[in-house]
Amino acid sequence: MEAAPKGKTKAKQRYLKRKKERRKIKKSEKQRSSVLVKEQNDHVEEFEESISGEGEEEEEEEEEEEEEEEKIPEKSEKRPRKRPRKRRRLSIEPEDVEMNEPVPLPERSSTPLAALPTFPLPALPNAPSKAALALQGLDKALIDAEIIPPSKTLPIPHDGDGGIGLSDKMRKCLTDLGITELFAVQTSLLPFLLPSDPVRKALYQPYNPPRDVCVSAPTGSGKTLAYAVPIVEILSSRIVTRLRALVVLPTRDLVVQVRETFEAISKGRGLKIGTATGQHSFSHEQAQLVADHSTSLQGGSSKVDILICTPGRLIDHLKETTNFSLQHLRFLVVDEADRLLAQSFQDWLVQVLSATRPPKHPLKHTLKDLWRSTSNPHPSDPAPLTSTPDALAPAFFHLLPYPDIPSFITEKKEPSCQKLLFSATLTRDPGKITALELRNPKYFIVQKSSTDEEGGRNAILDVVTEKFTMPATLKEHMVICSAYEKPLVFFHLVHTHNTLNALVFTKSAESTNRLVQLFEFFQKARASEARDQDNIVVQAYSSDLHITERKSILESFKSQKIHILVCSDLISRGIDISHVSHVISYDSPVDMRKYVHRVGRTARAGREGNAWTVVEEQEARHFKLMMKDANHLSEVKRLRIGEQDLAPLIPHYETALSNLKDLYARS
Ligand SMILES: Nc1ncnc2c1ncn2[C@@H]1O[C@H](COP(=O)(O)OP(=O)(O)OP(=O)(O)O)[C@@H](O)[C@H]1O
Repeated sequence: MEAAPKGKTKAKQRYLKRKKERRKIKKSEKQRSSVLVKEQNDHVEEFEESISGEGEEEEEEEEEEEEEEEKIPEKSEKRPRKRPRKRRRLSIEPEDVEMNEPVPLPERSSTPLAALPTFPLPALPNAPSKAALALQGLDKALIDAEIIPPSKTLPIPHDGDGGIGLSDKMRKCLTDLGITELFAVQTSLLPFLLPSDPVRKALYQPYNPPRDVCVSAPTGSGKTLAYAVPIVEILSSRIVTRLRALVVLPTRDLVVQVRETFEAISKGRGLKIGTATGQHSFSHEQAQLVADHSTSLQGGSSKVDILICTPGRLIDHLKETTNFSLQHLRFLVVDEADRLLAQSFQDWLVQVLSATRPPKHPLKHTLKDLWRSTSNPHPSDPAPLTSTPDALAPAFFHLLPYPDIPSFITEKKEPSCQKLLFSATLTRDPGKITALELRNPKYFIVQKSSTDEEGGRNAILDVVTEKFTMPATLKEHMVICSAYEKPLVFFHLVHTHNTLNALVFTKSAESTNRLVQLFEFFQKARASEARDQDNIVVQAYSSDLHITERKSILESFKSQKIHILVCSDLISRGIDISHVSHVISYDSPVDMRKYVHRVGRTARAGREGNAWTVVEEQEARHFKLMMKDANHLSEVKRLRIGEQDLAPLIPHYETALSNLKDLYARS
């Protein structure tokens, strides 16, 4: 044992030893922290040292005190009691500084010591933006939408798929059609629908079915190819013909047009394309669609791989055509989705969706049933084994007449049908979207907006609030005039602005015929005086005409034998005639959706186009308000046509008007 230093008790020694250790630890900690905050703490350290120096002195003094205190009991009581010295305050107060040697006060560092915890001052969080607030409560899928800028294009590579998933055959087909680059909507849709993983391209995906898709993209932006190309690419791997793609469209004219697109891009693929519109007799269509009508087949029978149809005729076939089955569908396309979803015709959507799903409670078979049905069949027995099990889609396997023993057959499988919805004016009605029973839907929105998060939110908000995007190459004007001046304004626009290749929209088939007749009388009256005759051909196009007549009129308009086509909203949607340079809304559209689709017949695929809307004075307020609500009023410039411009046309107009009256009086 170490000898105790003279004059100190053991307790005192222990105390001093611990004190030394504490000092050592303190010093080493100080050194460590001083490396980190050396610069900041220069002054502070000085200060601390000065303090700690004093502290040491103090400690020594304290030690002496303690020593003395310990000695007290040993010494005589007579000795006068020393007054304990006052403890020095550790904190420095102004008097201390004055009284003692001047100690420089440490400069306050603006940054807090690193070693000390910092507590942020309470602050109000930033208020969420208007767009963020408006998106609250919206469908998550819509909020997660992919926003595609309209200017985004992608060249189609000469070799390889270039990450787009296009086969050599498809690339050749597109090049032959003059398509060298993909438009914005196609740049995102194609890689999504044609993933590089072959499993994701399979015709059946019963355990991991594909996600459904909703697309909102402006008119003329190439939505048809955005779905037609992936359908053709994926179905080309099929061996047996089954109905695997169903495209539903609102009008017969669109069915004809979309069929042409499919035929153009599926050359050499062996895919069979059919249509059902009611243009031909029902039995004729049945013969075109189904191969075997005689026996009822569990998996159906189909002569076509792709069927393009209107909803009415589709329902007729679902109800009445034997072996017409939708169980093998890989794609269900609803083009012009908002218009079709607004049609409740025979509950077409409910019926179509239910035809793609297997029945929930199939007939269960037991081994006993099976034995009986094969050895001694009874009419009430489940279908015998000899029916055509090979034709069933995987999701329908549990309908097979096998015993109900857990196996691959009875395992739950999903239908592989992928729903694809398209429109330039996609519906915001959540009820209608819910009715589609979408599976983990992915939204694609082609919209002009900034690429940051706020821009994306605004783009989604525009879809929700029906602020539709127009083609960038479209110029829009409105002409406000009296009801009497309307035909004059129309004649003026045609003659003064050299308006050929124009589509003119009226409110009804009757207005269409009337305007065409008036224009013809006007032209006759004018021709009788004018030396240079402008041979402008105007034609009415309405639902009154037979489909074959309509088809031939459209052909003549496409080949520019007809210069002006006057129609109702029958062809305001979807119709693609590339050379239409002007759209005149002779009767102003009643809602924004109609306006978007009408004006969208021009300025397609990046071409220039003009849209003029003739607005009667009493309708002007409504029209402007409609534009304002859609955030679009500033885009529609006012075109002023003065009385002096119309005056020369009045005599011929009066003649035409009286001729028209006579005609109506006679009929
Ligand atoms: N990548 C492309 N390159 C060149 N032209 C294209 C391309 N994609 C599509 N087109 C052409 O653009 C035109 C418009 O395409 P489409 O009819 O598919 O437009 P849309 O978006 O469906 O319009 P709407 O909403 O009016 O129906 C068509 O003539 C089509 O052939």
